[in-house]
Amino acid sequence: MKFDRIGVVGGGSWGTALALVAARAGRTVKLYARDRDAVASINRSGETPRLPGIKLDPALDATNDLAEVLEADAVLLVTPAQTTRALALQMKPYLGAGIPVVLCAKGLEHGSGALLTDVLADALPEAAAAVLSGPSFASDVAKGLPTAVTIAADDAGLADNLARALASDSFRPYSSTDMIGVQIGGALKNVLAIPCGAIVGRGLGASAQAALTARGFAELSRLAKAMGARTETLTGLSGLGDLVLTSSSPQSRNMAFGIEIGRGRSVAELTAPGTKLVEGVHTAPVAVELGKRRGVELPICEAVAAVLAGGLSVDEALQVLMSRPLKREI
Ligand SMILES: NC(=O)C1=CN([C@@H]2O[C@H](COP(=O)(O)OP(=O)(O)OC[C@H]3O[C@@H](n4cnc5c(N)ncnc54)[C@H](O)[C@@H]3O)[C@@H](O)[C@H]2O)C=CC1
Ligand SMILES: O=C(CO)COP(=O)(O)O
Repeated sequence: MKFDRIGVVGGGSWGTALALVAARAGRTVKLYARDRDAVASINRSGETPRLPGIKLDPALDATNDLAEVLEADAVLLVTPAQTTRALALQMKPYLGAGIPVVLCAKGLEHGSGALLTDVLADALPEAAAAVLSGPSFASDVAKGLPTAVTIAADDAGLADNLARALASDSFRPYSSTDMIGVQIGGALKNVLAIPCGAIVGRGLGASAQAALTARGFAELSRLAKAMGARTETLTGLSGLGDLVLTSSSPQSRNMAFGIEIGRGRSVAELTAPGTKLVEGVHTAPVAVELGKRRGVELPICEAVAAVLAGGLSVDEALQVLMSRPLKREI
């Protein structure tokens, strides 16, 4: 199976970077962006405000016409997690049956608590679901810096073929059949990066940051395993790999958000319209709900959700975490 024509839905930083990835891999690519100015800027000057200072491949073809982009052998859906259902429904009239839709957002759906693959199965059951996730900043990828990610699908052959279709000298996808593990890793690492940032913003030291990363990984693993994920996925690129990247680099929007919270700025100010997308803010309450449903303890996610909801200050949240009963480290 060959995927010569790749449609990318979502003209933000990650969608544009992934369109470049597909073009570098030799595919014919069309990029759907909702924003007409973004389309004009990509086509005319090879620039986008979402990737400042990066010159895009002149061959990159952007359009506002969703139907045109969906005339493809495989589609990458790269809009914020909470828009997945709406986009899937919008795509429905134009997508051929059995065409793979690769979910590239990292999050869980509000209200239902669903994985994005379940959202897709519900809204667009005729598509073949796949997931792309892993440690990968859009600007690094757009610049052609070396990156490795995981592409998962229930069908191992589909995951292998998608990986081959997107691979290049600078982009190395590994294939997997663990769509649950890949999605929980991607969704929870965003939540866990927020308190790591808060520790930096508050000046609490590298030891605290490392402890929180490790205990965050324990939490991510507990929930993912309860949902059926495999251990090797969690210790791989889309789990530990992405958690380490996101919880240690201020380049991450989630960690940067946490740093500002730690410095005393308010959630309202940092999430006002026009501010950057911080997926962990949306995922935190959903993760807490999912943990309750599955009977899995998620104390760090709970602390993050409480701070975001205004129920705890950063210092109080830390106090809650530090005063939990002592326990064995498993
Ligand atoms: N930026 C990055 O380094 C990476 C981002 N991701 C994930 O990719 C997803 C998208 O993130 P970014 O591209 O960075 O965000 P972004 O904020 O740069 O872009 C989001 C894009 O989605 C578009 N959009 C939003 N709602 C839409 C709708 N209803 N219809 C059509 N387009 C719509 C916006 O116009 C915007 O162009 C997130 O879930 C993020 O976690 C994953 C890996 C890396
Ligand atoms: O998912 C990402 C890196 O793998 C991007 O992280 P941020 O959304 O925190 O910038």
